Amino acid sequence: MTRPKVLISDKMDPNAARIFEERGCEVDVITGETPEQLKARIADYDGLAIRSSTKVTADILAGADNLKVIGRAGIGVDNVDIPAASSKGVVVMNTPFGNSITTAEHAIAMIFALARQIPQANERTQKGEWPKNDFMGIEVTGKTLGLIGAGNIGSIVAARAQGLRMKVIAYDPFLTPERAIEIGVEKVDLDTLLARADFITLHTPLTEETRNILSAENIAKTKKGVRIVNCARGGLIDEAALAEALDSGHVAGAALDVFQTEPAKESPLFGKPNFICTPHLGASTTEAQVNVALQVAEQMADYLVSGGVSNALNMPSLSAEEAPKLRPYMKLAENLGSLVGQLAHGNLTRISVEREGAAAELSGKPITGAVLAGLMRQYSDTVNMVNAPYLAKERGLDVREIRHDREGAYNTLLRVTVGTESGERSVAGTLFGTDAPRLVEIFGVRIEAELEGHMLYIVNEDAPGFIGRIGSLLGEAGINIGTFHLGRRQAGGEATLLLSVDAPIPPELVRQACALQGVKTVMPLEF
Ligand SMILES: NC(=O)C1=CN([C@@H]2O[C@H](COP(=O)(O)OP(=O)(O)OC[C@H]3O[C@@H](n4cnc5c(N)ncnc54)[C@H](O)[C@@H]3O)[C@@H](O)[C@H]2O)C=CC1
Ligand SMILES: O=C(O)CCC(=O)C(=O)O
Repeated sequence: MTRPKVLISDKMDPNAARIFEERGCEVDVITGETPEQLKARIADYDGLAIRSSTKVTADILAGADNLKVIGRAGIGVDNVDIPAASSKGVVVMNTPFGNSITTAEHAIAMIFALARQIPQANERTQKGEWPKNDFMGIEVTGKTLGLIGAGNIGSIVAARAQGLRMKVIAYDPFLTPERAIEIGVEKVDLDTLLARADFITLHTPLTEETRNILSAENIAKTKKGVRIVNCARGGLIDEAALAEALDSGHVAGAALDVFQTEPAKESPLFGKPNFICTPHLGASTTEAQVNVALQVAEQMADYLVSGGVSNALNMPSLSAEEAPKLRPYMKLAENLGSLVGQLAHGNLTRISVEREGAAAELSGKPITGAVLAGLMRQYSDTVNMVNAPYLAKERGLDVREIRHDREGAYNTLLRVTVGTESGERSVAGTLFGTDAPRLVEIFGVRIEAELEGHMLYIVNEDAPGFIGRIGSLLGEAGINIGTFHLGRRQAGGEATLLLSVDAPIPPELVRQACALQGVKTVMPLEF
């Protein structure tokens, strides 16, 4: 088996490369390349491990024909074009917890640095000025800290700030009242936070809702003398408006670890006496970098080697333990999707994927993803279980997942039903033993078959002589029949025939089969 190839394209703790190698991947560490260089190289790799410097754009992804996974050793994935990765079928993962404590500690360090103007005092003291009378600080004890965003990092900041005897209030529309009580913060609306906080610290991702959340208008609503910290993402604050508010003295101090444009080589904030900053160092501790490097390499290797998915942003999680159990179902699901896709005529408007028996115990999302991949493979060669749900959504396909508790005739069963303008059509399959996928029903007719290679589906009048006629037709064309499966609802009605053959059936032969006496449908199939 060829080893998956991984490229580490940003500076990362060496533990990442070690883990990739131990887990059977080939790994190259090539950092500091231009986008053009990365684009020229990326086609060789199955995995790309990054921090924040590498920008994974749609342009780079266009050439990433073997890429299966992008792993971000860190939290924010705003340097990855996730929609482009999804439509290319590339899983994007991050490491949501490995650097949270470190980043929360950086925010706390910024709060202290602002309260006591430590960087400014340090600079002047080292110049030999001994400016003892110029730096009157404030205590943080008893002050109100306003958290904008109370997720992983925000809640750690809250805990540390409570230890410092600060009163913590939080604005986060997704924070439940129960969670607010659990982390000991008062949940407030944004205007209340702006009006009450002595310190404001930001801990949200950058989204359309959070962009410029500290706009000129909102900065004007803050308490006079507020101090502002941003260790989350540049773009959350209007930097020009903040510079004005620092000049006017409305904002007493600001500390930024992140900037709207990075690397920030210039800024309206630079040089202001009440402004301090760090160059996106929030996650830069030995501990955090070891954590995220180990975690990203473990997660990516899991996916590349055994199909386990954790912390993916564009597909559901799947544990490395569950992945091998799911594998035969994925094959079955993909084949059933492909079968209905090839057989159902007309415009598909809806699809349901039902799981029964042992299949009902497994995660539904990957199975549905595999059905959709099989279904849509006719329209696109690059479709897989990652991008199939997105493509289905783009096409307006209504996708349902149904899990049955009932005991059926089979220990385990998947049923795929598609809706077209001419009605519903359904196929079903099971596993023989633990891992042999088998079709068991096709459009209401019981028929057992392995879906593999070149096949021919025929519906004909159930009358004597037909099998001989089709056998002769194929034999005369030099096409060998591998397997032969028959099913019917009742004698004398319609019979369904599913043949596997050793070569593709040419269109002319399909036409000749259609012309045989009693034939209603002939469809060549490929699996
Ligand atoms: N400076 C650095 O080096 C680092 C920065 N970060 C950044 O810190 C930020 C927070 O990270 P985590 O706490 O791990 O994320 P998280 O996802 O655990 O928490 C984010 C919180 O923001 C809240 N939120 C979302 N939209 C909001 C809105 N419109 N208004 C208020 N709250 C909103 C969410 O409900 C969530 O609770 C991310 O942007 C991440 O990229 C993370 C690590 C290092
Ligand atoms: O990798 C880094 O240094 C940046 C970390 C970061 O911003 C994140 O994890 O969101």
